[in-house]
Amino acid sequence: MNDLFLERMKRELKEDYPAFERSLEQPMYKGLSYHPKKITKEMLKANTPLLEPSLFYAYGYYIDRSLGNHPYHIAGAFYLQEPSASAAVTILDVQPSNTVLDLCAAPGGKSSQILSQLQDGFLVSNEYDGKRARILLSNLERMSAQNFCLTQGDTKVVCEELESCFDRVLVDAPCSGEGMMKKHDAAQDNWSLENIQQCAMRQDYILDQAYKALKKGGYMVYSTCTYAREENEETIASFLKRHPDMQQVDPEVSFGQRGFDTPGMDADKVVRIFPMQKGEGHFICKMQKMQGEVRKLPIKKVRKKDQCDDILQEFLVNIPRYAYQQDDAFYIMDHPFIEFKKTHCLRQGILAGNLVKKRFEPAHALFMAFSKENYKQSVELDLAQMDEVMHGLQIPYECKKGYTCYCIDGIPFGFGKSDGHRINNRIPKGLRLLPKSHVTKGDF
Ligand SMILES: C[S@@+](CC[C@H](N)C(=O)[O-])C[C@H]1O[C@@H](n2cnc3c(N)ncnc32)[C@H](O)[C@@H]1O
Repeated sequence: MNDLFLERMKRELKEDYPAFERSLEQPMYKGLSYHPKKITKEMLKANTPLLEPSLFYAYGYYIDRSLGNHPYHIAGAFYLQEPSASAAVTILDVQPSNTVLDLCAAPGGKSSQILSQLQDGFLVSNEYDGKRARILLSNLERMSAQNFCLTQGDTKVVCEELESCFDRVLVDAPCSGEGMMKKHDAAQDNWSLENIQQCAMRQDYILDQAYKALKKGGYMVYSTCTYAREENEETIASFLKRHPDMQQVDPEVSFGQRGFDTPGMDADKVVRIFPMQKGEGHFICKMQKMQGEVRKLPIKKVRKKDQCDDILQEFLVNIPRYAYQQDDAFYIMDHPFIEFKKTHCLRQGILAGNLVKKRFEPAHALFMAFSKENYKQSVELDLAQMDEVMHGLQIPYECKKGYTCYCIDGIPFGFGKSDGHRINNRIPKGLRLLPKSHVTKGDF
């Protein structure tokens, strides 16, 4: 570890420093956050090697091994997430009908948590980096995202276009990542005071944009996975100075510890998590906007497409209320579509499928989005059959002809097309497992 980094930590942590130094030799904490609408706690516990419940999130557990090939991970019933990273959404306190903006969203751990708490609300997930935005989309599809859109670009564009529209804004800012140094050698190599200063300037800019998107009365949560005071308490102090109508709010949680005393902000109203508190490291501050306007999301005027309904009747019991066609692709959701004029929107709602040579080809996302009961035809696979399917193989299976949703323990994870005796596989190539890796519930 960088000597200057350690010296700074010693200065900040004082008597807590020896415990912090010891923690640098320990393995990273691992965790998962499950989707309570897709799986019950009892089912998860019975089939997954879990350690104790997370201290930071009601739907989280500590784990001690990687569970990327666990069937419930493939089916989007849980997301692998460093435990303290889930704390920001606990503090965001999303309500079922909220409009939520997750401004720095990839790879999608916090957006997944938010989605699992929304009902008739709406999530806008934004990501600056194009490649990371595509990973985010794949993760959100896996986690059954429905009432959402994914935008890509500078935070300024989306925040100005959707000014004063959000009840909740999450700024999980790009940072110097000191809490991730154990995991990424790159974070250690890149550590420098200059990088911390550059990150702090970028955070100021992003927070100023986030402020615009927030409604009067709405809450913003700012979080980082770094320990540097310049990117945390000092960023908050200068933000509060620039925006006197923003007020710090008590996070009302029992985990973590108070912040570092800093002029211009209340260190009792922020949460810091260090490895001594059983997470790798997070800083979280909650604020409320006391002035300003309240606007509604701009709605796209789309005619409900009868053609789409006719097509979807073959697959779904209940068809979402809104449909939108762009070129040959059909999108559906239960929330009206948003009208964007400037923001680059990569996805809105569920991709139902595409017209290919005038025939409708359903999309993988359609068979990830709903619970089993909403598919006209589904088949229950065992672990060995799921393994075959995830390697791109066809499986023998006696069932009705046509498109069929695959399920594992009742949770949908993709689809195939049956000829009555065999199901021809439609798991997308990019999601299949490599020959040497296998679907496994793990030894426990
Ligand atoms: C800490 S990560 C977000 C992690 C995410 N919230 C999650 O829970 O999975 C910060 C994200 O901000 C993005 N980012 C980088 N530069 C940015 C900028 N100038 N404006 C907005 N976001 C940026 C990064 O690409 C990165 O995906």
